[in-house]
Amino acid sequence: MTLPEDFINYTKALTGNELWSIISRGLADEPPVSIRLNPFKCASGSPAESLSDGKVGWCDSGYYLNSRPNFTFDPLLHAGLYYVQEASSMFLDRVMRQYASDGPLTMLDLCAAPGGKSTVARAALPEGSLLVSNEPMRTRAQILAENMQKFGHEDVIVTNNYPRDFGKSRLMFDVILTDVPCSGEGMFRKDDMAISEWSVQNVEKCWRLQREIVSDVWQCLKPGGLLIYSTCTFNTKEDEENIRYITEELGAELLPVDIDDSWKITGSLLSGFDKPVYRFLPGLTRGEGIFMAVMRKNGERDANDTPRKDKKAKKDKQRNSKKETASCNRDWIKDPDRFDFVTSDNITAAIPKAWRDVYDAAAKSLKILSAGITIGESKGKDIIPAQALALSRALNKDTFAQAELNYAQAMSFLRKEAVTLPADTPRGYVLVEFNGVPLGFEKNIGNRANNLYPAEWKVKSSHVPDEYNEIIRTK
Ligand SMILES: C[S@@+](CC[C@H](N)C(=O)[O-])C[C@H]1O[C@@H](n2cnc3c(N)ncnc32)[C@H](O)[C@@H]1O
Repeated sequence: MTLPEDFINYTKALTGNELWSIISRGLADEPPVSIRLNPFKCASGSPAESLSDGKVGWCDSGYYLNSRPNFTFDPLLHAGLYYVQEASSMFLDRVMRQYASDGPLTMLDLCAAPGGKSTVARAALPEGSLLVSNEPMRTRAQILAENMQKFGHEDVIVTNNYPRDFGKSRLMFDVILTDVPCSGEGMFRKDDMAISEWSVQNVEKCWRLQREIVSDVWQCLKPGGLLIYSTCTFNTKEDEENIRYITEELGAELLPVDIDDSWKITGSLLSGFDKPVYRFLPGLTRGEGIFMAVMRKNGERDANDTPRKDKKAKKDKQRNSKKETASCNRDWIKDPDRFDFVTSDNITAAIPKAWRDVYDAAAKSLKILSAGITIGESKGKDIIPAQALALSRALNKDTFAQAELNYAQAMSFLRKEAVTLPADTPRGYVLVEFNGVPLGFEKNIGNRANNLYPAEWKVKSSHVPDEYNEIIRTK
């Protein structure tokens, strides 16, 4: 790996020779491999023994692996039982369990694709909380929606907007995460593009854009609310100097996070700025290079700032009278009374009643890609169950016929090939599973079955291993 000369000089000047030699050695090493289990689908799971290489210190559901298996060939990855994520990014879990554990809360993850930190956040948020997961770039937003559907938690809205759109939406959040686009120095060993695109001019461009992003969304953070700012870069312009701008110009206080010395997380590199900020350096910390800081916005939290039951009950009544719930099998999900069933363009979604007001406000001014649980699409009298339903933790499995697939069949299903079901499988929609875990739906029409796996999600690899290589154990 050849690092840009300007980057070396700049970083060496910041860190000093000793730390720089650790970082440069770290950047030349193989990156550690890690995964995070989905607590809603795999609470008592663990990595396969042959791969296991210890736990990530700052995240209970994070594990290191001793090598990089071919994740694409594991049906359980596609079913959302775990997420492949570099370990440093899992520090968000630590931050949220310390500062965002009292709920319910509303949270916005503003720059969220492909969804790694959104899935950390969704796992850490108190039950009943809502996560709005946003990405402005259209194609990346689709990938985000896919990953959030695989994660399978119903209290999520995925949007495709720029930060200024949130400013106009008048939505307010208790927690905002800005994992801003950056010059990517911390990803050099994983991503050659980050090296080729790095330049002093790009660092300048990045810190300005990052300030603009935070400023645009600042009005959406409630007084007393939490801003979590992160980058995957080392330089102080995009890190400490932006934090100084946010605290001094926008009005926020930096908060310390409890850390363990053995994790070797370092602090501020900016002289004269001795504040609690957290930097993960390759070669020192076991993960990629990231920077994170946690701030509380000035002002008091409004103690009455919870949804008012009386107002909500009245609205529920009005909505029910509109017969919104018409065309859908409510019993496809568990506890259907918790949800409003909303149909738009023939697609029905179950929206948790608890945050229906936020959904309505968001629908007026934002581009929503998915919200709650997408239940299915009506075609004539038929309702085709959605992939998101198959992967939702709220799926009521017992309302569908089920068929267990072997490994070869499961991979064929994920490649959107025809998979023949056992002769005694009932006709109609069938939930197909691997190791008892839902993968999606087929429509069994007797002599054959139509594979309903989304074409955009299909596994493209032409080669598939003959044997299943277990990456995680589910129990
Ligand atoms: C560091 S990545 C986010 C990674 C993500 N949080 C995760 O953990 O998977 C930054 C994201 O910001 C998005 N982005 C680019 N320009 C943006 C802008 N003007 N406002 C907000 N986000 C932007 C990028 O497309 C990218 O997906």
